[in-house]
Amino acid sequence: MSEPSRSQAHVHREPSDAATGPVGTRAPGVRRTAAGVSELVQAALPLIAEWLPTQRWYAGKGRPIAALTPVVGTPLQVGDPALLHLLLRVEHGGATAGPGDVYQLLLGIRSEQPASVGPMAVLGRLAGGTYDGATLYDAVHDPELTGRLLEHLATGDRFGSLSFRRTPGPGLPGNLPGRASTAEQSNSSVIYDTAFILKLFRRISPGTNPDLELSLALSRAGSTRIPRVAAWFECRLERSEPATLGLLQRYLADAEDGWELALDQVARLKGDPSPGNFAIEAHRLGRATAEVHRVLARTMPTARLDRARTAELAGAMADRLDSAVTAVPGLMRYRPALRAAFQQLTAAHLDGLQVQRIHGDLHLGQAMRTPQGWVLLDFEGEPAKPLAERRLPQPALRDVAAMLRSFDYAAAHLLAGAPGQDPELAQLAAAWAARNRAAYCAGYTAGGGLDPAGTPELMRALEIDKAVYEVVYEARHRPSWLPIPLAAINRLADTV
Ligand SMILES: Nc1ncnc2c1ncn2[C@@H]1O[C@H](COP(=O)(O)OP(=O)(O)O)[C@@H](O)[C@H]1O
Ligand SMILES: O=P(O)(O)O[C@H]1O[C@H](CO)[C@@H](O[C@H]2O[C@H](CO)[C@@H](O)[C@H](O)[C@H]2O)[C@H](O)[C@H]1O
Repeated sequence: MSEPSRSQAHVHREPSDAATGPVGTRAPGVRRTAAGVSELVQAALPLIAEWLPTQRWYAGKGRPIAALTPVVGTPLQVGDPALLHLLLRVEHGGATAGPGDVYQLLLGIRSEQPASVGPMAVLGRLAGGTYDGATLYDAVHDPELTGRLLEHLATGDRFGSLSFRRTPGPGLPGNLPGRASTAEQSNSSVIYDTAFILKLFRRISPGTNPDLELSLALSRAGSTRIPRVAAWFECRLERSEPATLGLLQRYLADAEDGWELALDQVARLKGDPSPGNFAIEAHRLGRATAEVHRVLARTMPTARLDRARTAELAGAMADRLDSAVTAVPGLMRYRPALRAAFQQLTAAHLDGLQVQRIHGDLHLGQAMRTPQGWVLLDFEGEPAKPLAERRLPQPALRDVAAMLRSFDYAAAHLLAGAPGQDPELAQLAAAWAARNRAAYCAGYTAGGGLDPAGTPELMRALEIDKAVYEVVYEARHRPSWLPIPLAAINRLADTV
């Protein structure tokens, strides 16, 4: 490979141990600092501090940044453009701030800003030193640089603590340009032609990300209900087990997103109140969910509920409710009823019920309808939960309850902007949700899953728990959607 041309915008490539070692000076015990990388990172930090809070995937919104500490910086391309992979710890002030969060950044540095990089992806111009005047930007939007990442995945490269890994099977083309996905998401994805999609996890925790862990388990079991895993990359973070940084999967080019399909059906209710055929799809989706659950139960650890575990399950729900009440005080009035619903779990004869690994954040946007049937995506679990919690075995019906919430969301979307103003439409929307929720549950049972109707207290508690999560999620990310889960809470509280 020819040496890239150098310019004022380059990143120095140092001998490998130095270039890919930890950078910065704040962490104790750091190895030798790579001067070139360190200089670049120091110049970039003020721009990163301004830009981070504007990103959808940034979890620290509303909390001032107390410190930004580079953890590992790895130059993946030198010259102009340069590509710097950076893991960065963000700390917040205050007594309860904790150790902070580590984020993954893929930074491009060029003397000229590329046309594909829009204003939201530009961090600014670097000032001073070797990089003076160069544009610093989110390289996810630069096809040349994301193409570079695919090359590393294809060759299974290693750069210091960064390892690129391939699954056995057909080789990967290393030369496809990547375009940034425009999907609304918690991480960032790059689509390579119509062949692959690379998800770059943004908030990084030590350990295997459940998305990789479960997708690999399902792939290895031969399941066609997920896009085949082609490669991933990871980093050993502060001497703990490797943290998953990115996941490359087959791109489902001929698939339709379940959320879009559902919205399309719901929108038609306005002009044509006939039922439509989404219930058939909902039934098939229920079957697909059951199939995935069966494989996960067969290939990954399971356990059984007993009194103590059930009490723990109910207690965790009550704790999540209490934190949610603090974040969204509007929930306070429902607290007694919701707590009572969780309490009733302990008397619900759940002993012996199997718990297992599950999807953890299932909704219509995570289901793609392909010509071969429904395929499920994104087994990461709820991004706000700590990784260890997301990996705990759960009642499989948790996923069912989450999907039921999604039908409710799709129906409520129809009423957005006109709440309570058109009772006829509200009735149609409610009937649509009820029909599809029932079809999904029937499909789930027909596919070998547990009948949700058999454990009504558990289903109600799981649905409440999800709606509570959604209240916090919407308050944080999409405040205008907050009425959707709040209406569900209101309705569910009335049934206790
Ligand atoms: N393999 C795939 N094929 C086609 N589209 C995909 C694929 N994986 C993800 N997508 C699209 O990208 C969106 C976001 O993906 P997801 O894995 O849910 O990311 P995140 O965890 O960041 O929210 C999905 O809703 C879907 O529209
Ligand atoms: O897909 P993500 O992993 O990013 O999940 C998060 O965002 C979802 C929204 O994009 C959010 O889902 C909620 O909104 C959906 C409609 O946009 C709805 O279908 C879901 O039922 C509802 O929970 C999800 O909760 C959040 O974790």
